[in-house]
Amino acid sequence: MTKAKALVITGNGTNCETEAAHACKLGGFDEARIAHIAELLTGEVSLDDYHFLNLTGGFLDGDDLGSAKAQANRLRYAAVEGKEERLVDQITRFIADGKLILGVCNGFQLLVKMGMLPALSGNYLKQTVTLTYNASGRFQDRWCYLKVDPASPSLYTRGIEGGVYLPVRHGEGKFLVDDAKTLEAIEAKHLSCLKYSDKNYAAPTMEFPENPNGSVNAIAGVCDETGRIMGLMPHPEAFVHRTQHPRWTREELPEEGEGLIFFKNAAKYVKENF
Ligand SMILES: NC(=O)CC[C@H](N)C(=O)O
Repeated sequence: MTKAKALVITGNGTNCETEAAHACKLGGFDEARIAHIAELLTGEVSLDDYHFLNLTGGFLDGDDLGSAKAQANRLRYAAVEGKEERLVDQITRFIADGKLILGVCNGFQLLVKMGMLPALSGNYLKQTVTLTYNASGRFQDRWCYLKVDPASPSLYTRGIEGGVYLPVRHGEGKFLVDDAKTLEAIEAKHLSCLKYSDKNYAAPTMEFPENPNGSVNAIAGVCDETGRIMGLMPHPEAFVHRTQHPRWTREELPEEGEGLIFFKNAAKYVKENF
């Protein structure tokens, strides 16, 4: 059987790479390599050797120019040393090869600013949505209830009943679209796979603090039409064990944290398809 291999990119200000790699291993990946972005740009590490790309949270370039904006330009335009290609060519090949990308928080901001999400009609290099300053004007660090759309093509949320409870920690998490048509298409195709909701996962909400940032239609996470590329503001890698839950000493909880399913689903998909 193929060895399921995950790659986690670090450098320029990411701060969740260790947790993301740990979550990949716990979820069933045989290997989870943390690579500095410079290793990709010098050609020492190639995306071609991996199945699952993790773009993690942090403060890329200190959020200068807007969160993840500078890194989005770097990934789109930088050449790979000694090769006749740019890094973005490796990324688009990675997608065409049927592989998986998960962007969490700063990684989600990076994917949307590169144009890789929601990638309507398979156009992975056209930005149509953004993530900007929270409506509160402040950094939000809290736990949120996230309703899952069971009709979404996202492979990461498969098997989740109702929703998941995960932490958010961001200053720029408000999801916005360029025009009404984009939002219509996202909703019609069920790409808005995660929405901030009440604690019973009954309905999406625009109420603060359940919706921590004022995202349009309460959108917390989106995927592309293949379901293999997903980005979300909450951190699934930060809840893989019950002791990470804010009330773990007072509530009866299962051993496994609710975020692990994202990584288990990714590993399962890789093992079944490669
Ligand atoms: N936790 C994160 O990845 C934060 C992302 C970004 N720096 C923000 O504050 O919005």
